Amino acid sequence: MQNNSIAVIGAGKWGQALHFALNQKQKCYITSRTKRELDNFVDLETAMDCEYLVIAIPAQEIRTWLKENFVFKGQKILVASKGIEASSGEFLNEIYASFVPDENIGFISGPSFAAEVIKGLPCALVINSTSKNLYDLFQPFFPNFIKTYYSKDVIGAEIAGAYKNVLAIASGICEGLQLGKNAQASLIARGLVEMQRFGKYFGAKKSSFLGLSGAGDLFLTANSTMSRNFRVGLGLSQNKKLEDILEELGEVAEGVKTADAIDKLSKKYKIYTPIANEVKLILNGKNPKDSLKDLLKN
Ligand SMILES: NC(=O)C1=CN([C@@H]2O[C@H](COP(=O)(O)OP(=O)(O)OC[C@H]3O[C@@H](n4cnc5c(N)ncnc54)[C@H](OP(=O)(O)O)[C@@H]3O)[C@@H](O)[C@H]2O)C=CC1
Ligand SMILES: O=C(CO)COP(=O)(O)O
Repeated sequence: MQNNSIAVIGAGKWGQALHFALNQKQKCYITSRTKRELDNFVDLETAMDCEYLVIAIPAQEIRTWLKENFVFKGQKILVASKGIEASSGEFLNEIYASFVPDENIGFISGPSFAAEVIKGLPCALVINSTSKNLYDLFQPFFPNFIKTYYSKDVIGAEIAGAYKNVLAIASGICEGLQLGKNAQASLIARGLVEMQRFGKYFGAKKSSFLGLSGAGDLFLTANSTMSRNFRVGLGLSQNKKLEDILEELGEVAEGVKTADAIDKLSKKYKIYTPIANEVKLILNGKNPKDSLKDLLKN
């Protein structure tokens, strides 16, 4: 293993933005399934030999990707994905646990549109890991325009980052239906309560939902057309077909599959998640106006 070297795996929007950021202080490699003309682009084998890895591939692809490609050699890893596996309802930390020991892995959370990070605009992120040492090791790689915080609430950060994508879809629908700012603020506020309730069931801390990982990322994505998930919601409000919306998007909108995962988990464990459940129904063809009526009735 090449000591003190760092690589980003996945050269999508977020991978490229993280690569730009991490390349400021020292050379950072990047690799991806599709070869690209990027500075320091290397093959997967070279990247995998780095001591520090940042993995930015969609949540639904991670299990297969790990099985087919990953060899643990003691690397320290940051997971940049935000989603819950729909097929199993498993959280990413549970999937990674079969491949990497807890003390070698952390999860990035917080409000961070790739399009702004790649311009070097300021932002604040949380690195969530059971190991403070892992945070201390990764922190020096981050440039001055990214302020980092440490939290050990891995499950809280994961749920907040995944859930806000579903709520961003709901908010996009609300915007598209022109229901007004009062309705949208109510939806976002009730969404925050809902994701905290869901998180509590799995042992997440309330403070994660009130800080950058929860409210911070929710307020960002649920209020902006820069969010892919929000744009999915706008498309649904116009009665566009989901497959057409996703094709037009051309990038991942994690909320679509995460809505399935939340629906599955909330039914299994009897957790009250009305907004996520309606999003799942809309994604499956329910008329958004009927959903809103059902959500708003007393
Ligand atoms: N964009 C953003 O602002 C932010 C995104 N995130 C999260 O980061 C994750 C990635 O998002 P983002 O980069 O924006 O998405 P994109 O759709 O832009 O890119 C996805 C990346 O994943 C790779 N990929 C897709 N499927 C596979 C697979 N089966 N095996 C290997 N690689 C695969 C693609 O590789 P290739 O192109 O080489 O084929 C591509 O590099 C998501 O979970 C997202 O929620 C988190 C914070 C901010
Ligand atoms: O997670 C994000 C910003 O923090 C990006 O959100 P979208 O995937 O909805 O664009």
